Amino acid sequence: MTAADGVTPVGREPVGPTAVPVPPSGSPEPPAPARPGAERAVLRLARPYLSRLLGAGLLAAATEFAGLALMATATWLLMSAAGRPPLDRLTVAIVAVRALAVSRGVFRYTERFAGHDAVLRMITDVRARVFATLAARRETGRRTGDALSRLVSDVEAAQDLLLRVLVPGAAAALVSVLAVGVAALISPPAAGVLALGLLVAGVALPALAARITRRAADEVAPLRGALAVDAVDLTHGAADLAAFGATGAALAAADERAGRLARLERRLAATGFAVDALGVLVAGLTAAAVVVVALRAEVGGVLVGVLAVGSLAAVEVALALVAAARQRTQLRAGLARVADLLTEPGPATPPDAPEPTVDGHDVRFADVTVRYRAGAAPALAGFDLDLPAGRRVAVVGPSGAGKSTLAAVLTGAVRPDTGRVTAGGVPVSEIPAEHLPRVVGGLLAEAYVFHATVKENLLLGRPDATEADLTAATRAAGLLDWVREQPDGWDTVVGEQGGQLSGGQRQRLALARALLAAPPVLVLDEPTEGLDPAAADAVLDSTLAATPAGHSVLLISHRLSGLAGFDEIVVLEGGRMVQRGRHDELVARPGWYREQWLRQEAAERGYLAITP
Ligand SMILES: Nc1ncnc2c1ncn2[C@@H]1O[C@H](COP(=O)(O)OP(=O)(O)OP(=O)(O)O)[C@@H](O)[C@H]1O
Repeated sequence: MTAADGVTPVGREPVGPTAVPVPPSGSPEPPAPARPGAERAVLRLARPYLSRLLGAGLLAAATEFAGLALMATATWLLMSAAGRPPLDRLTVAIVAVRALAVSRGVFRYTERFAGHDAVLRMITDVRARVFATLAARRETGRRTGDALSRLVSDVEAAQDLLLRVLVPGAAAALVSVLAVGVAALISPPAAGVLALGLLVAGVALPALAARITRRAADEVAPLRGALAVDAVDLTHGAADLAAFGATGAALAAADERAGRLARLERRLAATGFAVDALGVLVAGLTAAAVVVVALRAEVGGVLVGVLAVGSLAAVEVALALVAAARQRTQLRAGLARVADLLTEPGPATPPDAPEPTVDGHDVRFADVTVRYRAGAAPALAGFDLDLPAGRRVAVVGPSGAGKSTLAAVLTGAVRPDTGRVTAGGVPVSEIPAEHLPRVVGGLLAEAYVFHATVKENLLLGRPDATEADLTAATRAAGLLDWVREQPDGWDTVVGEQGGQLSGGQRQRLALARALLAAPPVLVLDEPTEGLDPAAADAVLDSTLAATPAGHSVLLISHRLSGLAGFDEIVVLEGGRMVQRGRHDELVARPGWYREQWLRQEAAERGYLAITP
């Protein structure tokens, strides 16, 4: 098999000698280092399909062997025919050439079929496992978005390991051994020389190619990653760079990096092609040496020709191991990441465990501590709170106090390090992800608005919502007038990440979606962010009015206005609860709440409020 007709999964381009995996655009992280045992962890999932893979390997070997035998038989036929023997002496060879030519195609087709069948089945398992791990992870400490964006390319690394490394590699090794065996039947000394050539082509050159590719991956991949980040920064940050007069410097830095990358890639490509040229040289030298040794051993002329052509073909088959070695090295980082996910402890609740019975929707935080990084101060420390059904609690506090962390813990996005958060008596982490939104949900920090219509964005909250429901929710969120002003109304497309909306409109749309979902425990993380004080007060009032009686509300807010109607206000500072009570109690007491309230009133209303 030549490198050119190596197994290339459907729809993918063959990779050049020094190609390295490209980190996804915008990923600032360097490639993951190789991880011992990563291949084994991935291959363990291939076990159920072992017989199919073995079949694919044997068929690949049969394809290569048929090709080799075809070359050898055709050579014998041509050389023998030159002596004009009677036709019946050639009949078997003629039939064999035809049979080998046809069978090669049949073997190749069935090998591809069997290999892809096994690998696509295995990949389905890998994807399912990776998705399950990511879904169970739920915490935001490591950006799950990155993991997801890599999912496709990394999982393909598992596919390539089998289809582009193991199957062709095993076939090349098997055919090399067979070729030496057949050559030994003709001339043992010539077989010895062939074995030597095959060792150079199938062991030494692949090791060299792997070393070069590893260097390429180690040096080129971080540079490509940095360049991808440059591209994202230069496009997304173009306006800010221009505003600070920094465009030229940023372009120059990116240019310099691109130049360095180009020089490095040229050098590595040249070395890679040198290895390929070495492979051709080894094939030629092996064939020449086999001829010399066979002639010395007084092998007949026709058979010497067969040995020469057969040796060339056999070395070419062994050179497939160079491509396999390169491929294997390129897959290291992706395989390491997939293996990390595959070997992560499974979800706390096994998928077939009976669904816990959520009894009502009283929420309780008991001694909850969250630490994002080992050794760092906790974002939430020993936090206790009862939120019985129907109660309205506001959580306020300075920036970085842990307010959003509290919301994230309640919605299951962050798992507490210690302590428990229960809803309806069941720990939030044990409520299945698809059931949790029916208990707890709402508007979280930086809510995502999809590149879709207003209506489609809203229906995410409640797919069966009627037009009356949409109207009520958008009215409460203060977006209805805007929707009615749009020529396309509900069908107005909001752009990528809601880019065609103002910040305030985006927030109102996300709020309306949360109101439509109407979970019994509604979490609202800064629902009036980006609105002016008057609009913020009006939206908060209408939002609370639109929340059904009996539903609880946990409001996270940096504004203290509009909290007079809340059953309890909790002040967080440094992850700890420092004050709690109703608005009128808190403004009467010295402390953060009173100070902040007076300051906000003065700033928003334009006078200094001296009495509550
Ligand atoms: N994903 C994260 N990884 C690491 N640290 C985090 C993460 N999210 C929050 N933190 C840290 O946890 C602490 C609490 O953050 P949190 O977002 O909960 O505060 P907040 O009160 O909501 O702040 P703000 O009012 O500014 O939104 C901060 O010190 C913050 O730096």
